[in-house]
Amino acid sequence: MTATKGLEGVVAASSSISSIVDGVLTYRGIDIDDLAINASFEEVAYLLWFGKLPNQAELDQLQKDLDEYATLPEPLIAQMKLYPKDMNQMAALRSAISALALYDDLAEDMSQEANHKKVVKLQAQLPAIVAALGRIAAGKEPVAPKKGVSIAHNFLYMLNGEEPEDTAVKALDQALVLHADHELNASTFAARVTVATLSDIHSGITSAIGALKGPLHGGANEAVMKMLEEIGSMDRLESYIQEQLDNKVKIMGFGHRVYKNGDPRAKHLQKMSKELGEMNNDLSLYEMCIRIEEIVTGSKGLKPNVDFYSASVYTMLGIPRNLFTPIFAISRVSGWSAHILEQYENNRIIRPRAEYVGPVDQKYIPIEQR
Ligand SMILES: CC(=O)SCCNC(=O)CCNC(=O)[C@H](O)C(C)(C)COP(=O)(O)OP(=O)(O)OC[C@H]1O[C@@H](n2cnc3c(N)ncnc32)[C@H](O)[C@@H]1OP(=O)(O)O
Ligand SMILES: O=C([O-])CC(=O)C(=O)O
Repeated sequence: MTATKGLEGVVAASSSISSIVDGVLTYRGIDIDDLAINASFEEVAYLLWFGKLPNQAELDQLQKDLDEYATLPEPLIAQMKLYPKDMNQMAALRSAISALALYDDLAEDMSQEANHKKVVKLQAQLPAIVAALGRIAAGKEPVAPKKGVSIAHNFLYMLNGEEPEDTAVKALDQALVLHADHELNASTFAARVTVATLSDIHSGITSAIGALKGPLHGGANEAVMKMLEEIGSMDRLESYIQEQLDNKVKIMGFGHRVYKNGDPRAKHLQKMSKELGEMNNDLSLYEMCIRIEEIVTGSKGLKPNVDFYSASVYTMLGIPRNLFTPIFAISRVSGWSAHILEQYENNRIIRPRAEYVGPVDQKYIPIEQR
């Protein structure tokens, strides 16, 4: 038995949700380029969960359900207010989603009907939790969700306590579409491993949030922004990046386990970054990103991934840096839950083997002889 480090190239599940074969990302067979331009995030979530685009009546019903479920349980809000003010927001989100199960009557109901309902509930509740965490950390009261608006609209409304600009809603909606699912990435795998023990959906999503938090995965978008802030201006950029490369420090937002010729989502986020910069009359962040890409791709051949340009996009939307990865989770919860439902439908516990490389033939040594 020989281990494959990082399970590279190992096919660990069959799935009909999304594909990245040959560098082309599709959700249920539809190209991400098509969806990014034409679909709303709600349509994409429905597509991921139920395997087809919703008709108008189905989309209207989904909107009604999201409206109904977005209000958070009061004890959860009270609990979130007790979290330390300078907490890591992904740690806070992980705790809040775990706690949410305590207030859900269906949490332990494993029927298909209950599971479908919980999926939609979590999709409605997660943006409300992230917005509330953002406001609480800023010393403000959470804002109750609005009815009849998209998830992107509602999130910006709940975060800022005022009606968002249409352009901001459109940009966030597209970002949510782009992040919704990605085959067997680390957080999705974590979700599937958890629920394959026949544990509940909240446990699966909590595991996934823990995996997404790391800087080699979703946490990279926050790390990209931290890097841009450290660089500060164009005149320091070249020496900063070169020093990192010379010291073999990874440049956040670059590289990918599967895409070697570029991430198909990055171009959409790059375009969005430019358009928002033009609208704000400030292209400085966009231009810094372009220059970093030139240097990193030029010297290492590494291409930007989904996390690179999203950092500047969220900053230009006025979102604080520590909410970038939680926003990734607002989108990816759609994919995680689609994978959880798929896992339940054809379940077998996920239990691989390890190659043992430790000592052998050891004897127990009594404590006084150690
Ligand atoms: C949503 C997402 O999860 S997208 C990914 C977000 N993560 C990041 O942006 C973090 C930065 N990138 C990385 O750490 C990696 O490219 C990953 C985690 C995405 C993929 O990791 P792996 O497939 O395991 O590649 P691995 O880390 O082994 O890298 C292979 C080689 O490329 C180098 N490399 C990979 N990414 C980078 C990078 N961002 N900057 C500099 N060098 C890099 C490695 O140092 C390694 O070099 P070596 O062979 O000389 O040792
Ligand atoms: O697929 C991966 O390994 C990481 C990724 O891009 C994602 O989760 O969107």
